[in-house]
Amino acid sequence: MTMLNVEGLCKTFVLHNQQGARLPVLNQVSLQVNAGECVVLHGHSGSGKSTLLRTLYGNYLPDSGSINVNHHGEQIDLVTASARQILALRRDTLGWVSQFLRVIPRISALEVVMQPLLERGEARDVCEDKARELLARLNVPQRLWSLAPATFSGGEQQRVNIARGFIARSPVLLLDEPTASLDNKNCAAVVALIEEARSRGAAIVGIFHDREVRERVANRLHIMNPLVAETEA
Ligand SMILES: Nc1ncnc2c1ncn2[C@@H]1O[C@H](COP(=O)(O)OP(=O)(O)OP(=O)(O)O)[C@@H](O)[C@H]1O
Repeated sequence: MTMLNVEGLCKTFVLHNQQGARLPVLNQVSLQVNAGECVVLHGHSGSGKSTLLRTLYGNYLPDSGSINVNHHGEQIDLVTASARQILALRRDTLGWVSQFLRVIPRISALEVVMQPLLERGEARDVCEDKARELLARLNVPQRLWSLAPATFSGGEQQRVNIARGFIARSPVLLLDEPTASLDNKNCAAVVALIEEARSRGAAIVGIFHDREVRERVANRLHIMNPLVAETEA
């Protein structure tokens, strides 16, 4: 079953504060991801991997093209969707793990992790149990769970972020380098979460710079177009 169907996506950044310089980044990107499949975006630095991933989450509006997401069996085009539809998509269908945790003062790690599941209306004790299980699997020390992650180390914050991204078991998962800068043990824990998500039928798109991780999780690579960025006034 196709969960994500991207067709003819184009995106040019226009730098208004730099004489309107134009930076074409995505040129006619098409991509299909089925349930249970992990597609890894592959290309040199600056080839537009993060831009594509952010566009697939609706953070950037493309200049043209469509991004159809299977949302409860209905196709919704993220490019033309209303704000309300985008929020519903993100709540129920589209999960996202960014590289960095957005830290909110005074909100504990446990709360941060539980949030996506609470938003779906799950009972609080169920959410809390799942959050505890994930934090333990990701080796976040228990003494930190009730503290706000602002003072956590980079790796600890990253693992809180990963737990938050996986707790809702989203049907479509977008992963922006979730294993970057993790040690071997934690990297293996994240790879195991990705493999489990794939087996339960999640459609995954990710960026993984580590070759070993990439080879382990990828069903196939999506090679970014070697688009030579032209800057013109
Ligand atoms: N918000 C933005 N505004 C303007 N230009 C941007 C923006 N985001 C990215 N770019 C430009 O788009 C190009 C692609 O960047 P992107 O971060 O998508 O590449 P990448 O393939 O993810 O690179 P890396 O592997 O180094 O993380 C770069 O030339 C970058 O300067």
